[in-house]
Amino acid sequence: MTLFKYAYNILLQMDTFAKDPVTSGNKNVIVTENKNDMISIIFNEFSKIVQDSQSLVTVGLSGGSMVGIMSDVISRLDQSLKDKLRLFCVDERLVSLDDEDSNTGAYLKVLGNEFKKQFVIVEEINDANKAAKEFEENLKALKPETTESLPQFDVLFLGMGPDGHTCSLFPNHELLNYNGSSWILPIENSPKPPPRRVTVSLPVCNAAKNVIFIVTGESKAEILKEIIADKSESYPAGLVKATKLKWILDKPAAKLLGIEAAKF
Ligand SMILES: O=C1O[C@H](COP(=O)(O)O)[C@@H](O)[C@H](O)[C@H]1O
Repeated sequence: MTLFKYAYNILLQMDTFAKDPVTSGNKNVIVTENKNDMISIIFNEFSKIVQDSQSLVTVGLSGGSMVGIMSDVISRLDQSLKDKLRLFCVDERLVSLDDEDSNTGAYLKVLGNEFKKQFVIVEEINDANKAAKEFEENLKALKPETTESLPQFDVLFLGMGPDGHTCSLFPNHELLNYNGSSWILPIENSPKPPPRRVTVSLPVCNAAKNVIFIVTGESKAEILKEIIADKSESYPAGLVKATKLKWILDKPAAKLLGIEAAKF
């Protein structure tokens, strides 16, 4: 890349980071032209949530393809905003932190170990019931606001798998019927490996103050259309009904929705 093009790209980034995008149609479904636009839109949404909070901000993060995107967003925040974050993975695979399947481990690899004190880490990896209890106690120690004994986390950034799963809530799995007051549920038979995991419950997703789905890739386009356009409730991601719910999508994921990409 020439020096001129490099400088031009930096200026372009500074420009998009300062503005809100112009979107067409449904304001809760934002299609992004490219990765830079996606990062800047998430950054703007996230900064507002963190700035508006007078206290610590509880942030749940999906793993998988979201790690690269959200690590980039988090690392761009001012230090004063970063310091307010209390982070946790909305679902965790029960493997050691240095295993390549660990969601938390994947974030720490990109963000650096200085973030370790801000992450809720699940140490138990052999017993899913014990791990769920440990995770829940650690989350309770953050003292999020609650409603009917469920936490109102400030924001959950959720991914969606090509089968429509979100967190470790898989299609047709019994955990989808859970309607109790436990925040974290164990799962021993995840259809996607590794099988032993812990996950926030569907009621916890729905009690969050903000839920922002971030979905990328053409393999998710058909199910996204069913969830967003046809309002299908056949997939776990389509069962999340938080009051403030947004979808931030790349163009391949949104290709069947007929929504124009946001412009700056
Ligand atoms: O197993 C998981 O998969 C989903 C989706 O991952 P993606 O790579 O298709 O985006 C992820 O949201 C979840 O946190 C993770 O544990």
